[in-house]
Amino acid sequence: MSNKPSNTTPNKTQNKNVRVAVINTLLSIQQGQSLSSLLDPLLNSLNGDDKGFAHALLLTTLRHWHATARLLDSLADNPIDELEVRTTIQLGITQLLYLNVADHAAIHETVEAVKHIDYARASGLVNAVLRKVANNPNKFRKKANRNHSLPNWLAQQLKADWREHYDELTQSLRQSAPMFLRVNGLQSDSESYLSQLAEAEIDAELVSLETSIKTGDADESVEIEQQLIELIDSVPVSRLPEFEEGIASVQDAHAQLAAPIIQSLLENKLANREGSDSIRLLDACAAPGGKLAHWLELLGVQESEQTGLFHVKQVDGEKNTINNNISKVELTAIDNEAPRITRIFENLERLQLPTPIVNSKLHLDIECVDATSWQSQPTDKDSDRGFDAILLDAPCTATGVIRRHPDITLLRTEEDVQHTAQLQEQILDNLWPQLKVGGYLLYVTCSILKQENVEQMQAFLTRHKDAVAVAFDDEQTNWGIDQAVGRQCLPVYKMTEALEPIAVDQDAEQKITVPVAGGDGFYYAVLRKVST
Ligand SMILES: C[S@@+](CC[C@H](N)C(=O)[O-])C[C@H]1O[C@@H](n2cnc3c(N)ncnc32)[C@H](O)[C@@H]1O
Repeated sequence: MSNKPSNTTPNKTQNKNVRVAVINTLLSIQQGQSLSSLLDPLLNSLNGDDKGFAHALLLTTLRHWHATARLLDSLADNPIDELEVRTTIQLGITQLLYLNVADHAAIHETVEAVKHIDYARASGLVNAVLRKVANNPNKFRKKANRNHSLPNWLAQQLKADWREHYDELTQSLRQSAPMFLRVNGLQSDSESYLSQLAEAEIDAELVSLETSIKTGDADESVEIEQQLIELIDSVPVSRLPEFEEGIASVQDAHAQLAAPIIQSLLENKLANREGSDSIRLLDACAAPGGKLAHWLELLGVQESEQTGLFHVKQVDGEKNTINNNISKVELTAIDNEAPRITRIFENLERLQLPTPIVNSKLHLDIECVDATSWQSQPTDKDSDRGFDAILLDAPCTATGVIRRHPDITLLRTEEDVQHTAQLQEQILDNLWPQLKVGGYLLYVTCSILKQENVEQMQAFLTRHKDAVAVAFDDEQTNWGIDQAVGRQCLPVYKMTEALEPIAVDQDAEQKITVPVAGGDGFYYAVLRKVST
């Protein structure tokens, strides 16, 4: 592609400080701070007109960071070591190659910015490199696009793990991700909300993710369908109808599979059992509560709790409660980061879901504890210690969400993968004995590295003879790639920017080789505990 994408049109009155502020943010990221901790302070420091440009400038620079760094190394006569200077030039190259900024403005304002950060002596160098790029943007864009924009260790690992999908995967990781919505089933449904979006002139479409899971009981299968909404273009949540009233949540497509999978397995287990004991559920690693909120929506828990806790959709579509089978639900959500737990409360409140309450039907408990050592204490004297179902959305390298958090490519190291895999192993080994025989553990990560996913599960099954992997039916599943254990979604689909090799076009079907919904790189595996 020869033209720059037109995804941002900066205002003429742009404040010079925008670039300086973005450079300072990029420097903080290189010192180890995360984009999510820096973005709001950055945007809050700018006036309205500058916010959009700063956001696009920062995110786009991060997305192409490693590619522009390599381009810079090939352009400079002598190695440029100073972080401040390199960062400024990469910011300038990004404007010239990937943003709709006039060349003269990109060069002039970036040279001014380097003076503002007290590197005036480098202004000649910044000017010279940027002019070289501006003189032949097509050539340099082609060069920068040819390869991935990842650190080499990560690219090598992805090649080892996903050789046949490597090119499309690494190119996709330089793109922005689509925006998906989950409609709160206690307030509305996807089709009705789609109409509300149309009224608000927001283009969107329905997406249906389907799967079938063999439960392990004879030939029994559980069918799961999650309907969600994909926006054609992302919009600020303030534009979404009734967002503040909790009618919908922004949640990645593949993240929306967790709650339906665990809830469907649970409903199946309850439908097949006798007696009316309490059931005990655990959301381990729950903050900021996206999947917990979804689970509560599916559980049908409302403040009034007049409607009962469990609904099972029958074949004719009517709802039938199986309340009689349950005297009480104890749902425990844990996480070890207090500030993130605060966000669970905020999220549940917006969705009008119960924050911790104890009443006759539900005990919802949210605790700040370490899942590697925590031991649950049942609140109900009658229940034994075990959980009926555990959702473990494990801490991971988050390599599957690089499109949304491109700073990951600057922050993550090879050693982090080892440490994270060890942490996952510790959490798994601590929680597993707390699952009842016959109970399910759903293991989820937003990583695309096999060490944290299928290999983690294979090692777990070797250590725990009372664990069996419950299979997804490949034929009945329209997301992810079948693995020896579990399924892996890869974040490939819909090229939205000017990267050459795999833009979605008439040939897209031939080019894309994995099942896609455009969602992030999630991994899912279901384990069932059996008696040994
Ligand atoms: C992938 S995030 C969970 C996202 C959440 N389930 C959701 O849907 O919003 C992983 C979480 O694990 C938590 N975590 C990391 N180490 C932990 C530990 N040792 N014990 C408990 N939680 C931990 C992190 O604080 C983080 O909130």
